[in-house]
Amino acid sequence: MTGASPHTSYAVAIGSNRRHHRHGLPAGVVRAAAQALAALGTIRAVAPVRATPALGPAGRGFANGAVLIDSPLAPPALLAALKRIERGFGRRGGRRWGPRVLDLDIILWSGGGWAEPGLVIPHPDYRIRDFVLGPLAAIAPGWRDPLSGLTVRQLRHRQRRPQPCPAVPPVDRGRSSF
Ligand SMILES: Nc1ncnc2c1ncn2[C@@H]1O[C@H](COP(=O)(O)OP(=O)(O)OP(=O)(O)O)[C@@H](O)[C@H]1O
Ligand SMILES: Nc1nc2c(c(=O)[nH]1)N=C(CO)CN2
Repeated sequence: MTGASPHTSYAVAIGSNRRHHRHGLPAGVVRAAAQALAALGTIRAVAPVRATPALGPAGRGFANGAVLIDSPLAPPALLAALKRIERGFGRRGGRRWGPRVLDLDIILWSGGGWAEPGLVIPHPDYRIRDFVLGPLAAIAPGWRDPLSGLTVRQLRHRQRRPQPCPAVPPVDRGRSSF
């Protein structure tokens, strides 16, 4: 044992819905953030940036992306580093779900789950967010969610499927009288 930290893999989601004085439009912010993440480890894959309609009260539409990164940082250290990068892009507090120049979330970790105040992995809401699942499906379709056992691809298909109307009971074909 050399004492070096083992490298682990993370999926990190990137979002922006404000311009940046240097990086320009939100899509430019997302690309620049993906490059900034290289300071934290080895980038294995970068998803194409997508324009997505804002979910919630954030107003303007977003640019969203995602990267896979191998990093020696443990989850709390990675989160602290992501917050430093957000601040470096000019993010200052702001209300939850408000407009932001940069949002970096840890979505998945090769170590499985992590839960403490202020850090939950997998990210609690990613399974129902197409703006996360879309970019993630482009770079890690086979990554299995440790809670549900479903792959990212399966979660995305499930999330995009029209939901059955709960008021209409399913037809029981076996008992049909005609
Ligand atoms: N997996 C995670 N990745 C990033 N932040 C997390 C995670 N789990 C918990 N948090 C915490 O969530 C806090 C709020 O994050 P943030 O301000 O980015 O929320 P938000 O983007 O408005 O909403 P959401 O997290 O639902 O996308 C962060 O300060 C962080 O401590
Ligand atoms: N399309 C989209 N909508 C959002 C996003 C985001 O990244 N993309 N982030 C939010 C707060 O984290 C709230 N709403």
